[in-house]
Amino acid sequence: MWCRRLSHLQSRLQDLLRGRVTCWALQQPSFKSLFPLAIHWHHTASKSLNCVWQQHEDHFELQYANTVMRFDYVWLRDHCLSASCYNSKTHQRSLDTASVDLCIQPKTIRLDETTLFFTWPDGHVTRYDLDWLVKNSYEGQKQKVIQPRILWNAEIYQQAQVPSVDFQSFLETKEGLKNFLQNFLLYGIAFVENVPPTQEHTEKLAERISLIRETIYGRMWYFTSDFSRGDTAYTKLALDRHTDTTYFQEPCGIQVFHCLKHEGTGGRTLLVDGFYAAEQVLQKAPEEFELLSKVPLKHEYIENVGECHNHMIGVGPVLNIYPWNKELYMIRYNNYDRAVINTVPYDVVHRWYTAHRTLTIELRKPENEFWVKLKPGRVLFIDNWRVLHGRESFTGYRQLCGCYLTRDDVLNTARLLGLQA
Ligand SMILES: C[N+](C)(C)CCCC[C@H](N)C(=O)O
Ligand SMILES: O=C(O)CCC(=O)C(=O)O
Ligand SMILES: [Fe+2]
Repeated sequence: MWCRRLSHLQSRLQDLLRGRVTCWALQQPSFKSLFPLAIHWHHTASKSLNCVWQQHEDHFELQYANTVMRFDYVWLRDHCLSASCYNSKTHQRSLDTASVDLCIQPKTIRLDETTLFFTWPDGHVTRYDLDWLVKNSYEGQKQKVIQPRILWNAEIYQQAQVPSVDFQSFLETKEGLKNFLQNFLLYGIAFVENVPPTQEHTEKLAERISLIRETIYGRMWYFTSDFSRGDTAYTKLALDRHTDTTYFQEPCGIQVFHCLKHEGTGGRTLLVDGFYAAEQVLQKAPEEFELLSKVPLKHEYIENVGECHNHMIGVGPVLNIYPWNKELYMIRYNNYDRAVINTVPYDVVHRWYTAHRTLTIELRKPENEFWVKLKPGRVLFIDNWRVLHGRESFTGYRQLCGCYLTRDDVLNTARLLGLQA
């Protein structure tokens, strides 16, 4: 009965939105129509406020700014921004959520201008600005992109002519840093030029945008083809496209490379936008994309070379998406380090291999490969949650230094500069 009534109301609301029913509010005594109500905006003369709301038994329904939103009453009580519930100096909740009656319902609801007032059974009043509700509702968030990006193949990236940032301006100016971060966030790779070819200067760069993430490879690392560590990276062999540290529960967010020396041939760096490839899979085979985002896999690093003894295991799907808006935020792709698959039934595993093949085909398309020769003075930052890297085999002496960065701290710097991250 309740469900029927609700769906009836929903369809009426949809009719209303399409302009089919004009006097619905009059027919429903419990429904309050508040339009047309003129309000004044700062930048325009006037605009009519189209806001319709209804108090249901177990939730509050609001239609505003072309969005139909539903709010749970406990949620509405929990997010109260009044002085006794929320400390606006620390931006922290003071209210003890566990003290809220799970069956709470507002005694009264009223709208004044653009503020909704909820009066609770104990007399406490919670006020919400309509725009705040739109921005913070599930329905509002669902339509929002967390991280705007430009997906690229080699041609798109080269045609974009993304400017590199100069060492000096990166270190000394806010604009230099901001431009760099903006490009890095959009493309998942960015270069700094004219960096003195030393580990110390590379470290300075890294510290300008983030905290260095110390790992089993050290804080700043320095490597050459001496097999000092039990990994192919420490050889002259080619490395197919991959992301690093897939065997960590949280793979490193950013990788910094600075080639300090190369006397020999080959050794070019390969970069592939994993999100561009994943997007192709989503378009061509959505069910395969879904499988890659659901099947958890293990990656593993086992090392027993010299004094180095390590055994790392990380678990997670190849494609990691936010459940509410399906936005991709991390790709874990390293066929060298993928561990035995023993957590997936045989019929699923076969479909997973098919999906993995589809993704691999996209990742390997020559038009998606961006090749670059790293040179002393040119530092490359790679979003290791998005862009895969690899390298060509090489001859001669080659020395690379770099580090990993903590992702949270890069994003923190970006947000403080006013960027969406
Ligand atoms: C960058 N550095 C040389 C320090 C480490 C290389 C780690 C290589 C490893 N197979 C992985 O992909 O995670
Ligand atoms: O040698 C290179 O250019 C990169 C090797 C690599 O993949 C790594 O160190 O993570
Ligand atoms: Fe790598």
